[in-house]
Amino acid sequence: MTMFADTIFALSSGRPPSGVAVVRLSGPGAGAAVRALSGVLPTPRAARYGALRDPATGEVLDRGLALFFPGPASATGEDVGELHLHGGRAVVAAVLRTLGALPGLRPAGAGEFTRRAFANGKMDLSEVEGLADLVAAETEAQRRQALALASGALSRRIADWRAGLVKALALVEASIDFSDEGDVPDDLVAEARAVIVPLAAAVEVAVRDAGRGERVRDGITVAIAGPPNAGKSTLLNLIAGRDAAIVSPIPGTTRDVLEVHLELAGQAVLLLDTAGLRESADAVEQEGVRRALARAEAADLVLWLSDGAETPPAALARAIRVRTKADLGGPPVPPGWIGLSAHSGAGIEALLARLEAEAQALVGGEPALVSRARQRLALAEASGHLARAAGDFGGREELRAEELRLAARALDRVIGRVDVEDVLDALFGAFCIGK
Ligand SMILES: Nc1nc2c(ncn2[C@@H]2O[C@H](COP(=O)(O)OP(=O)(O)OP(=O)(O)O)[C@@H](O)[C@H]2O)c(=O)[nH]1
Ligand SMILES: [K+]
Ligand SMILES: [Mg+2]
Repeated sequence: MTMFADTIFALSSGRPPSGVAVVRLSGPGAGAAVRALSGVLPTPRAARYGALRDPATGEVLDRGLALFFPGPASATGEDVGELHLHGGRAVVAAVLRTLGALPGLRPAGAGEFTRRAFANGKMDLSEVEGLADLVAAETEAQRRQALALASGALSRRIADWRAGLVKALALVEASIDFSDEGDVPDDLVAEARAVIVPLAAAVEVAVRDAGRGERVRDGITVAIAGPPNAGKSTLLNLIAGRDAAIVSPIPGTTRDVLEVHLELAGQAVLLLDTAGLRESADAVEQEGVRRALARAEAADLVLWLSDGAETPPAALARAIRVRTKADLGGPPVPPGWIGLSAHSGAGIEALLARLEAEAQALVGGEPALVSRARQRLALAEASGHLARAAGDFGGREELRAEELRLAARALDRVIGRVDVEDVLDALFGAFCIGK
């Protein structure tokens, strides 16, 4: 348990004015501060309603709820206090000013409550990352995934894997000890490998599934591509429900890549409008075409639009093909293409249904264990050591033991037991004040 000498406080609810404002305190002086304002220390974990006063003047600042959570059974592990106020700007300002005047109290920095919870072993690094994602979650899929991470889904799995590793390591070390005595320790090694092989497979599955988790967290990228004047910008505006992109009958209207954030079937989506693909003598348009191709190739999904039957270049062969301007008649929609009129709206439901199905195939199902590059890289390292640890060392079992130790260290890094200092500052700095 890390003891911090100072007591921090902050407005933990949103920006005033709001219906209710919650001010949190954490540290050794939290109880005394709550008592100073509310007159008595509330019974632990029970809300007490009453006047909240400035102890210096006796003036009533507000009437509200006071709570006290004694450490270590609190959110941060320290003594924690909460004041639930009327969410007016002046009310909140008066209470914060009063708290700041008490000895040993100071305003909290960004993420400082969470940092104390982490320091006191209330949360591990992956749970802190889950909490950061939960606060930032905008879609249903992001909320589910972040809640699983914040609730320790990855931490528990790591603990299981680590237990298996420790068991395998004990077997390998025993085999090394026995071999010193001249015995052939084949069954011990076989027993260790029987633990290592399925463990290596399980970690590898989680690493492979990480792309799905990262897509849920960051959003799926969907690029609209096609020849000039196919109606790409018109479709982007239709899906976005606003005039985000310039539409005109002039081919080559769109030059830069335009990005629109939206939610599709509970998933975060970044929809890209791109320049029409064609040979051009205009240097600016050439650059637009280059960017269009690059972004479309890197996208998770591509919508290929054409008002004729132009087919996508080989690099975009996987695209969903859309025949636009169906209201103008023209030849029949080619097999496998979706017919669309952005003007009448015909075909848009089929197009969205197809997009949702493809998005679901990319990111759907139970929340992925891993949703950040940092977690994936540490896990991939563990996976590499485990794969090697499953191999044949020609009797040099100390090499197997070393791979197992390195795998354990990489697993520890996922949950922040080792080598965390560099990630901590960036992570806590991204939290809001009061969290
Ligand atoms: N009749 C009809 N016209 C359409 C439809 N969709 C787009 N258009 C028209 O087609 C022209 C080109 O539309 P844009 O959305 O600018 O096409 P674009 O693919 O973005 O074009 P560039 O950015 O120049 O590559 C505009 O005049 C649109 O009004 C449609 O469904 N039906
Ligand atoms: K155009
Ligand atoms: Mg356009």
